[in-house]
Amino acid sequence: MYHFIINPKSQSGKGRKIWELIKKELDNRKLTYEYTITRYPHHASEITRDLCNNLSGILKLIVVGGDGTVNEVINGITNFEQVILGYIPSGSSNDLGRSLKLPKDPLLNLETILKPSRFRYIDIGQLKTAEGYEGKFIVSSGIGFDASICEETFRSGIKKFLNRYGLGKLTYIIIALKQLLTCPFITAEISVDKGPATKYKQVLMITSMNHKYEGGGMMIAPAANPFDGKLSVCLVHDIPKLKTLILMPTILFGKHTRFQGIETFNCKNLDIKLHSPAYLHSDGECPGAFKYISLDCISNTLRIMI
Ligand SMILES: Nc1ncnc2c1ncn2[C@@H]1O[C@H](COP(=O)(O)OP(=O)(O)OP(=O)(O)O)[C@@H](O)[C@H]1O
Repeated sequence: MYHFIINPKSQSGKGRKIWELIKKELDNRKLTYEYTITRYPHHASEITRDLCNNLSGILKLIVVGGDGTVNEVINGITNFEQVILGYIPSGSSNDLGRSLKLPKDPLLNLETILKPSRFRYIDIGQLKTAEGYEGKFIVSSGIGFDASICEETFRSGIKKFLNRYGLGKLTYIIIALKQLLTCPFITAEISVDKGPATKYKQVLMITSMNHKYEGGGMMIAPAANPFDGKLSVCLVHDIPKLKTLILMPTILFGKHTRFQGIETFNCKNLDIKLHSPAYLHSDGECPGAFKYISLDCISNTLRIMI
């Protein structure tokens, strides 16, 4: 049995249109399925939790939404060994779909889900803060600059407005430029894989990537691999903001990593102590500002149909 979870509001209503297309196809083929349409933020987590708590066999869960909806779903899964995930991207960023090289055509994607060539286990990230926030992420979790962009995007409502005109990606560019000017540098002590902490005084961002892309196609971590049991960290520090602005286009192609002040490394665990709270994002959703953050890669956790 397939259960579809649909976020009708993803990409300002595109989710609903894609679902109508898929539903028609499922009905034409006389396939048996169930579905739930989300009605409010975090509803996808509640739906998933309810489904998991009433399971007798394997649940084939198909998400129609953006990265934020997948994030809610993985945070609702209580028994990973009984769930197989399918994903039909309908969001504005679609970084997960891009990284997994999923077909852009939803019907083609549905075809793969109905007849998957394989099931693969992928890694997911786990984050905990000393302030009490806990969550899982599938694409990335960042602290500082990228999280401030997410926070402002969510608060301003500009994404919703621009999505209406098919200009969702422009949102990130406009807000990124503003945040680059206004977002403060952070002082951070970072310990990798439980090793000794290193202090950095002028940190712009610390981003832990499970997949290569975030922010709608920015190749933050060209070396990220969701099957290797590791997070790929991009640490940007001690770079003048003007230089960062000049370097920004190189992120599109993952060429930023060759410049001084941009460190990338892979690890299983990252412990971060900040001298003042900074915004954190988890798959583009911003739960708040924190000072003590711990990130882990949980390897081979989620079975997906690709
Ligand atoms: N019925 C609903 N009404 C309003 N908001 C909803 C509803 N269902 C889900 N949401 C919220 O919509 C937000 C955005 O969803 P999602 O991330 O899937 O789409 P997106 O932002 O267009 O895509 P992406 O994350 O790929 O940029 C999520 O924070 C989710 O909580």
